[in-house]
Amino acid sequence: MAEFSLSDLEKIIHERAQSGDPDSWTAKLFAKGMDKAAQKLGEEAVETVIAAVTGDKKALVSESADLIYHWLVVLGIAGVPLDDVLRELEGRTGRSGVAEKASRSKG
Ligand SMILES: N=c1c2ncn([C@@H]3O[C@H](COP(=O)(O)OP(=O)(O)OP(=O)(O)O)[C@@H](O)[C@H]3O)c2ncn1[C@@H]1O[C@H](COP(=O)(O)O)[C@@H](O)[C@H]1O
Repeated sequence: MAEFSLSDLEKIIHERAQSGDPDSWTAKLFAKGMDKAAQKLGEEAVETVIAAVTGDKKALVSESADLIYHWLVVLGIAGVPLDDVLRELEGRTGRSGVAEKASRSKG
């Protein structure tokens, strides 16, 4: 299991957004605003779909990483914390008792 989490990436994105570094893609996207960031998210989603349907696993991993990064940028620009999405997902697992079963199996 990777040590790196979506929460780690969210923190990096927030730091880089405020850095003012002209070489930072994150800072550039935040400066351009939601329309550009959402457009990039859409492009990465399409590229992920293409990788999936063509059976290109290497591209699927790479495009998924691009997709998740741009999704977190869009959440950041919108002012929506990642935790809000995780709570939404957690609430959905609660409907079927899956979350309880998963936490019991962890020990
Ligand atoms: N995970 C990512 C990440 N994934 C993708 N990208 C960038 O997303 C951009 C989009 O790629 P494209 O090829 O679609 O875009 P492009 O053709 O360069 O741009 P356009 O001409 O379409 O506008 C590229 O410049 C990638 O480098 C990312 N940029 C940053 N991160 C993370 O954010 C951190 C901070 O990055 P900076 O803000 O650049 O310092 C990095 O250390 C990483 O952890």
